[in-house]
Order: sequence, then structure tokens, then C-alpha cells
Amino acid sequence: MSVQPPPRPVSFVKMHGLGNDFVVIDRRAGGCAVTPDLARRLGDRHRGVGFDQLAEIHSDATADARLVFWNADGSIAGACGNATRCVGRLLLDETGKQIVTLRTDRGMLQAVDVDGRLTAVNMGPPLLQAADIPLAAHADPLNLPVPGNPVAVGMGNPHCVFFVPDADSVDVAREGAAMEHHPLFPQATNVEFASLAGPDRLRMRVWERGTGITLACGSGTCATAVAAHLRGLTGRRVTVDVDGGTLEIDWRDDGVWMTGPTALVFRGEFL
Ligand SMILES: N[C@@H](CCC[C@H](N)C(=O)O)C(=O)O
Repeated sequence: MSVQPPPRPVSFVKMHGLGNDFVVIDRRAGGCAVTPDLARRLGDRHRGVGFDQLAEIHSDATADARLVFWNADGSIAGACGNATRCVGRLLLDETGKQIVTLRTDRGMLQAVDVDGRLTAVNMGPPLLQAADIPLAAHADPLNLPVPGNPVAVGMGNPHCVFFVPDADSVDVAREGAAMEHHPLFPQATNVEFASLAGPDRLRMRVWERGTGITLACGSGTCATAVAAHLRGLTGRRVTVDVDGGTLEIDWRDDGVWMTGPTALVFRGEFL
């Protein structure tokens, strides 16, 4: 009878960007593969470690690293802005570089050190065509045919942005969950609720696809800034206040730049 060796513990780093929290697993030297089951077990806030997303770091021939993002329900997220900033910060500190390149499903992204304090990421140009978001072919992304008339924007993952008089009075759990699996979005969607808080300033709350309410969402903040500009509410540079803090968004010719803080919380092992 063969005796199975005990499973090897999974080493990880816990980080967050404005309270959007991540388990980061570095697989550049190999180690245990992440599966939907492992993501769900690690993501359980009672029986596991808990996270909004899990970010897997892989080595890459032409970038500083390749990233894969998992949601807490075991699904893959095509983009995760705050986790990209967090892993970007890890690699900036590790390499001493001013800029690191990160290959993601979204494409090649850059993370840049800002004054040794903040981390900026270029999330690339927004996707504004229905097929790219993806959105049902008949729908106009700028005027979705549902009550509230939201805007659809792709940032490598789908976002549905509602502009409301007061984002703080929205029942995000109810409204977000109701929209996440709307048939307009064939791959479901992240849902943002935003209101104008001043000139070029937005207040935003979010329901994340595959995770639920979170304190921040980087790609959602970028999508909201793009939608606000397209609706004529703001310029291309905006400050966005989310539940966990503040992000600066700048929609430039080369993409949507997002700048804000990151934090390393602890290093641990999952048995
Ligand atoms: N927290 C993220 C976005 C998370 C991805 C999302 N739940 C999805 O499935 O698309 C961010 O900071 O962008």
C-alpha cells in the first residue's frame, strides 16, 4: 500500500489596494498549481484565508511577469487593476526598477513607481465596442436599455456603470447582484454605482462579478471614469472616492492610468 506524502503548504502574500484584498501566489519557481477548487478554499473568509481576488505570478520570456487573476468563486477575472498595482509594487521593490511589465489576459501592462510611495498602472485603452466588452450585439454601450440607463465599458473585463444622484444611498448588494447576470452581458458583469462629488471628482461603489461587494475595484474605477467622461460629466482626469480610499484616474492617449496606494499585509502558508 503506497502512502501519499502530505500536501505541500501553499506560500502566499496577502496584499490590498484600498481594501480590495488579494492573496498573491508566486509560481515563478514552480509550486502548487492554482485550480478553481484551491481558489475557492483559499478565498473562503471563514475556512481559508479570504480574498477578493487571487493573483498568480508566473515567469514570462519577455515581461517581468505574467499574471492570472481568480475570483473568490473560482472563476477567472480577465483583469484586476488593484491586484496589478499590488503585484507591480512587489516586483518594483524586488527589482529596484522604476517600471515593470506585466503580461495579463488584458495585454501587456506597465506598473510604475510614483515617488517611492504610490503605484500607477496603465490599464490600456477602454473597450467600447459591444463585441469587445462583451455585450449583447443589439445594445448600445453608451445607453443600455435597462432602468437607470447605465454605460457598458470593457477594461479586459466587463463593467456596467450606473450614474445615480447619491451612490451612498444605493442598495449595492441588491442592485449589483440583480445586474451581474443580466442577459445583456454574456459573461456577466461587474457593476458600479457612481455620483458626481465635485468638479472631476466621483464617488463610486461596486459589486464585483464573482466576488460581491468590495471596498474598491481598480478596473471598475477606470471604467467609471471613462463612462463619466463619455457622458460629459467629467474631464479625462478624475479623482474617484471608493469605500476603501481614493484613486486618481487619467485617461491618456496610451490608455487609462490608475494611481494609488498598495499595502503588504502579511506572508503566510495555507495547509
Ligand atoms: N478588483 C478588481 C477587479 C476584479 C475582477 C472582477 N471581479 C471580474 O470578474 O471581472 C480590480 O481591481 O480591477
